[in-house]
Amino acid sequence: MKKLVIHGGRRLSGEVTIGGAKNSTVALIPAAILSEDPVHFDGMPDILDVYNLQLILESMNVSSTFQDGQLMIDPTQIVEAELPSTAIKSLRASYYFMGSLLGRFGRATVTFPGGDNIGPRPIDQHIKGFEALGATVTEANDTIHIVAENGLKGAHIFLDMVSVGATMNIILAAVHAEGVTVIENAAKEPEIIDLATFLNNMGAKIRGVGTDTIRITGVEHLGSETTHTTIPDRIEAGTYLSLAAAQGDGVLVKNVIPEHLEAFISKMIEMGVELDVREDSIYVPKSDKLKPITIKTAPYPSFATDLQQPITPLLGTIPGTSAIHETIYPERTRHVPELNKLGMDISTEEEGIIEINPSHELHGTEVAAEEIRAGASLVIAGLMADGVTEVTNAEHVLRGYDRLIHKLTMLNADIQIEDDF
Ligand SMILES: CC(=O)N[C@H]1[C@@H](OP(=O)(O)OP(=O)(O)OC[C@H]2O[C@@H](n3ccc(=O)[nH]c3=O)[C@H](O)[C@@H]2O)O[C@H](CO)[C@@H](O)[C@@H]1O
Ligand SMILES: C=C(OP(=O)(O)O)C(=O)O
Repeated sequence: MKKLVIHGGRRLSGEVTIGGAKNSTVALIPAAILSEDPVHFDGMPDILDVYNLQLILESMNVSSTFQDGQLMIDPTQIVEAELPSTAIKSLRASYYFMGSLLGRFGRATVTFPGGDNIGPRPIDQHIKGFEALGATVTEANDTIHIVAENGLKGAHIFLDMVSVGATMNIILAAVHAEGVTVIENAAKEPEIIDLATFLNNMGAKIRGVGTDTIRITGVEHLGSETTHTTIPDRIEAGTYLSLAAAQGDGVLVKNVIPEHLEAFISKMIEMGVELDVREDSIYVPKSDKLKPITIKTAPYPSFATDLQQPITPLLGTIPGTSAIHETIYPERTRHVPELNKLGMDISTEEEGIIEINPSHELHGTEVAAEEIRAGASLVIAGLMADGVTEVTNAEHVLRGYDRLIHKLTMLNADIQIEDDF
């Protein structure tokens, strides 16, 4: 295991460039096995999730190389194989191999995915989608078997709740299904548009992404020699915007699509951060005299659940009580006791309601990153705190934050990574 060691209290300034979106990347890599040609990606983030997905590809005889954001995947020699359960368990999004293997071979056997503990994360809507397409799904020994004996047939699927994963998984399975599949109440996240753009450029017929009705007309072949550039990570961007407002003396966050962050940006402006939103970057000046706000997380385009923890240390600098209503994962509060150890004053008396009171002084201590965004909030609080903060379980953070140490160091932070025995 690794830990992050932060000597906090330094003011941050300069520029940071956002990497490719983790939540696109982790769908694009499984999607690559649907191609009949080698696939090239650009702007891929250097995160642990990518390396674990490469291990899963390798087990299927799919070779890949990854350097400087360029990822090449060659699925031309793919074979059906048992997938490595340690890698599958290391991230949530390994469940996209259910959809892509089903699309490619008409069957898939995948261990239940792992990933961060942020409360219950059922996949009933994914399964409902596969079944609607004509597959039989059975579960045994922590493994899901999905078989479409008579091939996949287009279907009309109404999702009971808006799910990013189910929307993407159904798209992956349906691109080769016979006929038309319609997904109603689909998720509208930008990462879904990114996945559909990649697949459409290979010959898929996916229409309506970004709205709540997606229509997929099955095609027989997918493949292309063009390079797909991943969209910037809006959650990483929001994390640096929060950090800059809390501890910065002027930070320019580059490679951002501001339209993907509208709910987040409007909340920052509402609290009084004088953001300068440019075409593909956002400047955050030194911020003071901020006002408390209330936030409600909900599916895109509303405020993202993945940004509620990163914004929390900033809310603690404001005189007055701010509140977050976490509607997607009401139990996603594992950062709260750890932030309180650093001196924050946060309460969660009612499930799903997080109240942040002003914290007077933060002091470094040892805290544990229980999940990726909890870890991000601890890194931000550690950079604000006096003294030394050690964030253990750093893998949770590194699985989704591109070149974290380098980027923070360039902003004048004092942060190292060490082995934690
Ligand atoms: C790899 C990836 O993209 N991860 C993101 C994705 O996760 P993920 O795709 O797993 O999250 P979903 O959008 O599916 O989940 C949304 C809500 O629906 C519920 N649900 C979902 C599927 C299902 O079959 N049954 C069910 O009840 C979930 O418990 C949750 O309450 O969206 C989440 C919500 O924006 C983000 O926090 C994650 O960062
Ligand atoms: C919960 C998250 O990711 P995952 O779905 O990969 O666990 C996240 O990115 O905040």
